[in-house]
Amino acid sequence: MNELQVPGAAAGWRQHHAAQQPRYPDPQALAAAAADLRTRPPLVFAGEVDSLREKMESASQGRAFVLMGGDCAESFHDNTAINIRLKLQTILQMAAVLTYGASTPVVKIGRMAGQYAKPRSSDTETRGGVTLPSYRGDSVNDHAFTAEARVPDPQRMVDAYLRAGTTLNLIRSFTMGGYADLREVHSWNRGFTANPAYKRFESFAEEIDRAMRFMEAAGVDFDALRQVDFYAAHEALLLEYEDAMTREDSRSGRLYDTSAHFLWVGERTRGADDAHVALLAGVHNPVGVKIGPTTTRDELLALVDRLNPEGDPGRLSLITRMGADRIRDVLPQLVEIIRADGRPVTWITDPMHGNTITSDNGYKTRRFDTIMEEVRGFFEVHRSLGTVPAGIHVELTGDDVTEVLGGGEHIDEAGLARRYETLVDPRLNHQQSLEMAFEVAEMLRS
Ligand SMILES: O=C[C@H](O)[C@H](O)COP(=O)(O)O
Ligand SMILES: C=C(OP(=O)(O)O)C(=O)O
Ligand SMILES: [Mn+2]
Repeated sequence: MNELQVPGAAAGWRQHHAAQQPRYPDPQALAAAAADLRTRPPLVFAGEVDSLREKMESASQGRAFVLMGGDCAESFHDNTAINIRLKLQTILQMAAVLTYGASTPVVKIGRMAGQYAKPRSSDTETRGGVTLPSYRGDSVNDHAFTAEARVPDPQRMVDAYLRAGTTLNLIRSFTMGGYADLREVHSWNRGFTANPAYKRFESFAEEIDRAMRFMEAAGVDFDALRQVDFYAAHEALLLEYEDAMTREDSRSGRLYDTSAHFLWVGERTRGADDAHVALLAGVHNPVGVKIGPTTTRDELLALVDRLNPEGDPGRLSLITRMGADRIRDVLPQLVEIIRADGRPVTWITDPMHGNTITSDNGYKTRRFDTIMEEVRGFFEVHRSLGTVPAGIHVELTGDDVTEVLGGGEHIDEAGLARRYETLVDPRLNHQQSLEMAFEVAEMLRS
């Protein structure tokens, strides 16, 4: 890996329309930042990427379940040990519960270590009569509402790379060094269910307890379970960044986007003839596409043609974000189209992005119950069609923020003001994330 660096490796994308890209004032500064990135070591190794691809294949067949979660937008400011640890802890706790519910391994993937670029609905933001360019993620510009902060700075791509590297390093240290010990993770979950607000999950947690005691009695080597695989994913939005991180694997000669194990294309940039799809078509990573309720048959099949023409299992995930009120109407047709086509996909639900609302007091938020309703619809549709609901993709944080309404803590509109910290979309907090995991585990079991 990395001996042979290919400038503009999957460069075919440059001939295609590129949506949602920053307009850098200084093209030379952009070229310099991209050139700098090309000399930097890859963040992930192709062998790890291949192993994730195999796991995505297992998930597509019901032999594993995917849990993908993390911030809507990671920030440089929150690139701290405590923040990374709490997010990892939350995902590990969710994974333990889901593993029990699914009776299969859970593929753990963080929207972490690179989720720094954001597509926006509007190019500008207006506050108090002042209009400025929108915030597009810390790898592009600064969130502060000043003209200077909002100018895209290509050097931020290098900063994002360095922070992604330190995040991955800490994740690897934790997950290889014993922090993911199943006994420990289970004891954290016991702490969660001890809270009267989550009493309804107590008997489920007791079942897991019994299973743990059985494993112990049967002589399972828990020490051998102290290390877990944890993968990194982000939206492949910033084309210059992803291009600069694309390298040829010296073993196979294949191209990999080495900025993360898994990359996805968002709902706003998923045009089959557009640059983002062209970029991901050129790399061997497992990839995803977000699809919303307006997705047509032709769009869907064109995406499969571009991203998985040979129908390789594990290569392509379709991440559906339909909205709780539409999923039962819209998803069945799309599943049928894919089934008739025959090329396999891994179906994942994103129950967040189709369910965003503005509260009366002006916060961009989501309701916990609506989010869960979309997950329920996702399971119902796949179960009724005999296809596999292979995973969930959620926006979450390990912190005690108040961004999503409802859940066991009954966060209400006034409560949103208490700790609303997200830079873009509202995230489940630690407790809401666990609550979701227990509910999804029950769906998986039934
Ligand atoms: O995370 C997804 C999108 O970037 C986000 O929902 C866009 O938000 P906006 O509609 O506020 O631009
Ligand atoms: C931009 C996102 O989602 P979507 O493309 O589905 O709107 C996201 O996952 O943050
Ligand atoms: Mn988001």
